[in-house]
Amino acid sequence: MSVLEDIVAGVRADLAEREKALPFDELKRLAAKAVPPRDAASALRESSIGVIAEVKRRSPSKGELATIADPAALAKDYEEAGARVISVLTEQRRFGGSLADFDAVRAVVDVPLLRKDFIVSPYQVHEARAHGADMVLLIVAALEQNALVALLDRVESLGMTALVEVHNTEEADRALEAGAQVIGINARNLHTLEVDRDVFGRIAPGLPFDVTKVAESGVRGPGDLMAYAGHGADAVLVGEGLVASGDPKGALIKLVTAGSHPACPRPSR
Ligand SMILES: O=P(O)(O)OC[C@@H](O)[C@@H](O)c1c[nH]c2ccccc12
Repeated sequence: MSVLEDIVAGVRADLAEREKALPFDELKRLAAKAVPPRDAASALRESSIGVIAEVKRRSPSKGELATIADPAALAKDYEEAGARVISVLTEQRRFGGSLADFDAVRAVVDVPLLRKDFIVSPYQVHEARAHGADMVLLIVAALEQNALVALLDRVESLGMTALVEVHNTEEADRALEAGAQVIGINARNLHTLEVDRDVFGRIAPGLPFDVTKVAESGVRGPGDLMAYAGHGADAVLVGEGLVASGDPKGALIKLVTAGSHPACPRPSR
């Protein structure tokens, strides 16, 4: 079993428990009553490169990244430092995240929020909405094409934005075929966990110019952000480089400053 398959199996088992505790129909009613979604797609499509800052406790590749005693305080720092969107990991077993972390963050920030998880069922999409999510991650490698199409439609029908994650050109073609407007190119291969920062430069130039392009993973500092900007990124998604820095707010300010510096390449739209 690859790492991805193993994670998805755990996610499905945890999901079955939640489905027992709260029936889908009730969850749908809660989602319909939630505060309307913020426009995450527009937040990522400004004239300078944006940063999606991630609340990330652990990762399967590195183990414990940081002790985040107060995810809300971290998110507040991210917002003050200029994050365009904040990503909150909710996968429990391998990333140490939770919907409780998500709720804590939602309660204190106004920027759009991304629910970062392994979404395989419509239940999780309505669940994200019920918790106030504005954006949801859909990982192409974890989904059959018909499931990807159905989940993307579901995300959009609830007024949220899907961040559709790919790692190679075949997956990028599937994302486009499904109608993805915002594509995340993950430098990390979720089957092997290896990071290859050149993946973005290989895939992004082949995407339509009006698709929003997010470079995910492996951003260590302004140099990596500038390199991704040079290859046409609209935004970068950063976790470890912030949480493990010892000064997440300071590290994010450096990235945001670099992204809006006149020398930094701008998104072409
Ligand atoms: O911590 P990093 O290397 O900055 O990576 C952040 C983000 O890209 C990574 O957490 C991620 C990208 N795709 C995912 C899918 C599931 C879980 C996590 C991820």
